[in-house]
Amino acid sequence: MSALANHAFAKMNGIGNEIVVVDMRDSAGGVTPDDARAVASAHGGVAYDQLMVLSRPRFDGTEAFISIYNNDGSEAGACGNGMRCVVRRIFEKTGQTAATFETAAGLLNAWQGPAPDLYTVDMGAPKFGWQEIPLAEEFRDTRYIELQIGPIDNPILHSPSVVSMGNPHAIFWVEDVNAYDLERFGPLLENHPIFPERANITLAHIVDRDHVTIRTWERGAGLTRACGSAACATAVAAARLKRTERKVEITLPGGKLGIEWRERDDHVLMTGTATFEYEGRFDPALFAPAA
Ligand SMILES: N[C@@H](CCC[C@H](N)C(=O)O)C(=O)O
Repeated sequence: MSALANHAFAKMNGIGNEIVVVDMRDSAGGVTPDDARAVASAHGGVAYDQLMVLSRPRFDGTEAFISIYNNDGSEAGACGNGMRCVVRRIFEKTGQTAATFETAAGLLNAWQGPAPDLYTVDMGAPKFGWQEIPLAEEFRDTRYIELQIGPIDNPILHSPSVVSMGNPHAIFWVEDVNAYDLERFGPLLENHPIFPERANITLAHIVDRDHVTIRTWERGAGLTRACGSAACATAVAAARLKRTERKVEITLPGGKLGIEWRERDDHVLMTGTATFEYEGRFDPALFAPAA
């Protein structure tokens, strides 16, 4: 039987990014990709974009090791909105205002502020090398890569910027983020052979030097109301192209995030709210083997 059977969870969201937080620091056993898919089941499950599973910390000074599952059962190295949800949950229980966590992408710091209802996550430094993102072939300049969909002489979307924020992102620069059928193009681009580990696909419109609007198709989760790491990736990619400042406000379908690509250490700071919805326990029937 799965370690998640009857286990407590919290349903939260990070400006509309659907998040389930499970604290397994006192539990034996772990979570498998099958468990993660079962939780997302339409029959008695909890609809989510990411499942954040907290396990016992592996290093002194860290609060937990966090595994991040997409609803298709795949694992992600980073989830900005999910981290704010975890942070809020822990801080409300312990009274802490700052903490360090470990994910597959490394250590990250988070704190409450700059206002009481806001949480800031240090998402680390972006990576731009084609092997780091990763891409399937060499591109010396990842500010724009050769990739397009639609007719060769009149592409619908083309020349994205690519960046890793602990997970792979492609950002297509457009005039109107709502003018494209992202549910149709998202899966094609997510699974394009140029992305050996698939990619999160974002449409971004630069409003001015301080404001950008985005919509994202998430790798392993689909269309979302918000993707924090995509907001970070977009801010970095826009600043790299010298089209925005290093500190911008990103508008997503679910709300706004403040992103700062800090000069002194190259780290990207993401600030936004986190919303608690309800608590529950997973129905053991979700994890029963198929008859
Ligand atoms: N919603 C997240 C990103 C989730 C991970 C992504 N789907 C992946 O597999 O890379 C965020 O807020 O950053």
